[in-house]
Amino acid sequence: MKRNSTEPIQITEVCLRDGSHAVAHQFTVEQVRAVTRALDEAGMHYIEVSHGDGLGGSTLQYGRSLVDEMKLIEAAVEQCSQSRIAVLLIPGIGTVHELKQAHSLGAKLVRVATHVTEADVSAQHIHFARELGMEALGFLMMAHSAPIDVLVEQAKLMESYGAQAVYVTDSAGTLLPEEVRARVRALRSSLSCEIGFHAHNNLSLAMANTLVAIEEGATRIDGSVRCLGAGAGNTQTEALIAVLQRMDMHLGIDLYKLMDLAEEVVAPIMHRVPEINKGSLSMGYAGVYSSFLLHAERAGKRFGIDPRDILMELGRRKAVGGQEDMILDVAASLHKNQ
Ligand SMILES: C[C@H](O)CC(=O)C(=O)O
Ligand SMILES: [Mn+2]
Repeated sequence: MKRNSTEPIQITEVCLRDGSHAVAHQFTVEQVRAVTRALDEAGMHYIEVSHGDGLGGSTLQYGRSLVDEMKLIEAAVEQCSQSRIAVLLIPGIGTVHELKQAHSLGAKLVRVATHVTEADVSAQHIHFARELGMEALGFLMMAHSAPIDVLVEQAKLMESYGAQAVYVTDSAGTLLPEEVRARVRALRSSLSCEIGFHAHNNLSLAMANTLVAIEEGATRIDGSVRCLGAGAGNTQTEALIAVLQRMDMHLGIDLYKLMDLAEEVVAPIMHRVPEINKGSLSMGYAGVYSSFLLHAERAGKRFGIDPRDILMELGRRKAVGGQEDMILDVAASLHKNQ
């Protein structure tokens, strides 16, 4: 592959954060320890640990965590001799208070995540992280839902606040390869900082889209071991490492160790296998935030509605992250109109 960047590729493993959605935020300290230890031994660059909705996400609205995420972050940091621990923060859900605490426990990087049109709310958190000496990256969620010129304008804002990379985040797993290409290319030509890419596999395009993003110059790449992420999961990390090695890109991550971790450590802790099924496929098709899946299934059960109808309606209403309460509203109104 001819890459449009000479910067090294850095992988962020997200199974302990995005995968938190898939286990209804029920990770235990022992599970986080075991996964982090194995990832560190494999040479993973960054390991993200937080509630699925980022720091401070443990609420009735988003789902209560079994264990306080600060305990999980602390446990993960203790296991690392080479990997760096990252956290996710959505301004308004998490605050600088939680960020300071995560930093004091040893988190080295924060991804400040906003809806693709709301980058302005990230200024305070990016500035604060940089003052703490953390790496601070911007994460533009639901990147399919804004025109490319808006994505570029919003990414430039994050860069102006001090973000060292900005991600195209395909939260709904709905982008097609050429749509990823156009987005990463536009950011590459307008920004000086690194570009990242985060995929969801709802349309079975996570790997293809990730390769296109890398080709266009994205250097911060996300994956989840065994696809442990929201919806149908993310780009499968161990498969990505194998594919990149086949392309002669060697990132210093041990493939055998990742394979062992996937089968022996991650598979046994999965409550359900993230797969392309009617729920996740509907999200990819309708452009719905992947973390809505379990909420829509629960609402469907409660109101006797097919979760696909709820997801399609959420897509029509262009629901964004943070509007989890709308899932119940939609289910209730579909029930009423039955
Ligand atoms: C809070 C979301 O789960 C962040 C993310 O991983 C995405 O938008 O995708
Ligand atoms: Mn995600």
